[in-house]
Amino acid sequence: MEHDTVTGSRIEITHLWKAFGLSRRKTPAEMDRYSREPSLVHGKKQVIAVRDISFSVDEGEVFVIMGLSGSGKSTLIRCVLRLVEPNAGEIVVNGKNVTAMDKKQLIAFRRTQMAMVFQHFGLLPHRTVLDNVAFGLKVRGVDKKERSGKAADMLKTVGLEHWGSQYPASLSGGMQQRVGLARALVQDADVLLMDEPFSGLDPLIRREMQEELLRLQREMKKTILFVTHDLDEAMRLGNRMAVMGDGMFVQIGTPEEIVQNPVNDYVHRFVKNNC
Ligand SMILES: Nc1ncnc2c1ncn2[C@@H]1O[C@H](COP(=O)(O)OP(=O)(O)OP(=O)(O)O)[C@@H](O)[C@H]1O
Repeated sequence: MEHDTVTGSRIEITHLWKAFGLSRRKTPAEMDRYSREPSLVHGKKQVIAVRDISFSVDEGEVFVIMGLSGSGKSTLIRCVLRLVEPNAGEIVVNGKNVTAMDKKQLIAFRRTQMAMVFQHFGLLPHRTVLDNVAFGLKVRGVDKKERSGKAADMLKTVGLEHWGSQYPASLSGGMQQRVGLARALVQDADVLLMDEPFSGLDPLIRREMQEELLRLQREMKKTILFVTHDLDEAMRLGNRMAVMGDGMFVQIGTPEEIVQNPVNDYVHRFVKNNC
């Protein structure tokens, strides 16, 4: 199960499918046939959120997934951690086949190899900022002194060294987002999954957070899968990006390539409306 990657990619996804309302595991070919069934085509309960997506993200790359609301971005990024179970396809992260892991392996893998930042910070309200940042390390069994030290260092890195003893509610949205970022970074995972982490922040703070992420990325060289519906953000952060529509990747390329040569009307409208 744990084969090595030969490509140097940190994340490799092949023929990934997710249909809500369908719990069974199928082959990609079966999913393809299933997706053509008249009951689905004519819109019944099942929603095919991810349709036959394949791509890889290289070590140290920021790969942005962009698309309109409902195009399947969150479902896709959640599939990588198996927070949503895909119906078909393979996910390989750091050379490990995530799709083949049992529950125990998956829990260990999530704790050590990947970290995720969500739009809603998900901070624990009754724990201090320092404890929030240290929490992931606690779950991994790191002793108290070491985790407090690492959490304090990371708070300094994100500019919140004086806020460790406060509770999340006393911080602004932007500061809470920094805590969320620190909590993900302190875990020292090579792969970072970020689902609209800066939406909901006011534009100036958002810009600041983007700069902060780029700065940290220069130092830490994480492999980042980043979901946004904002072209400006995608252009600023992404080495490459994919535009998603109706569960599929409509176009993959560098942000410049996509803006200069949109492959169809959907991408064209997307790019135009976001400019
Ligand atoms: N738990 C669920 N059960 C059923 N359908 C779902 C579920 N989660 C998402 N969907 C559907 O799957 C499709 C893709 O949703 P998803 O949230 O992945 O899109 P998105 O691009 O992330 O949208 P947004 O930008 O609004 O977050 C949508 O049609 C959505 O209604």
